[in-house]
Amino acid sequence: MEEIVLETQNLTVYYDGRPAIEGISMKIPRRRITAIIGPSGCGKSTLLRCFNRMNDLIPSARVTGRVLFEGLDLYSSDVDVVEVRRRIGMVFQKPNPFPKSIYENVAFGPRIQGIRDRRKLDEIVERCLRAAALWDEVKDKLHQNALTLSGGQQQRLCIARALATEPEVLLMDEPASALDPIATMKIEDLMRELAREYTIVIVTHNMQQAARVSDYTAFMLAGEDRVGRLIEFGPTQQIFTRPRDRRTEDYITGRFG
Ligand SMILES: Nc1ncnc2c1ncn2[C@@H]1O[C@H](COP(=O)(O)OP(=O)(O)OP(=O)(O)O)[C@@H](O)[C@H]1O
Repeated sequence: MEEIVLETQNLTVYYDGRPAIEGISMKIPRRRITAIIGPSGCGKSTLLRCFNRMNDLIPSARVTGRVLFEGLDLYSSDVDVVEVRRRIGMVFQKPNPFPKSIYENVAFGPRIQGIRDRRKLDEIVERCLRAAALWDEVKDKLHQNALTLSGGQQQRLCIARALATEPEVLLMDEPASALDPIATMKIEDLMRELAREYTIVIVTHNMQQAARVSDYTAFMLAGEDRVGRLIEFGPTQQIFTRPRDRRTEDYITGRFG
């Protein structure tokens, strides 16, 4: 049996009072990669954003049901949202490094946490850049502006930045969709490496990518009412070879979406 880190129970998210996703109940196992797939608009990003309360930043969004993180209800009123986002980091579709040096991008979170000691910061920066498989490429230019890096390097820097606050979970929303195939392959290799230590939840449009990197797959679909629902969740191998639901099969065989 897998150890569960995150769990949604009957989760519904509304924008302006209209449900975008409804009744989602699923469990995310620790140190595994879980992929969320489904056609455009079915609510993949909306679901992902619930896992670290990013929907709080959207004024029209309202959430009902529960999201449990190690048994703690993330939406209960006494939860420290800053701490939640430290423990559950996020990487976005478009690499978004700060217009600062490579070093400062990674040191940013630890500095905010109050770490000032230069040696300690040096150590964190090196450890995170190594973990993000970027160290060898940047070790001689740590004080160069991060925006001078290639797109793929910028994305790995964003992953290093996310790792610097010592999260347990990494949420990735289409992390490779703006990258070329080689940079994409590097990110996928990196994800497999990171899954030894971290729990990863990835939203992807790319079914081959989900099949290649993930251990578990969640398939979502919006019905005629345009409300997204979880159709099937299971081990990736099973979802891609023996889906239980006809709609999953239609999607993965390319009959729609
Ligand atoms: N900030 C918002 N305000 C209002 N509606 C929104 C907002 N964000 C998303 N939606 C709506 O919620 C639904 C789900 O959107 P979401 O972006 O979560 O889907 P998705 O599956 O991630 O799509 P894509 O694959 O195209 O990124 C869509 O109908 C979308 O228009």
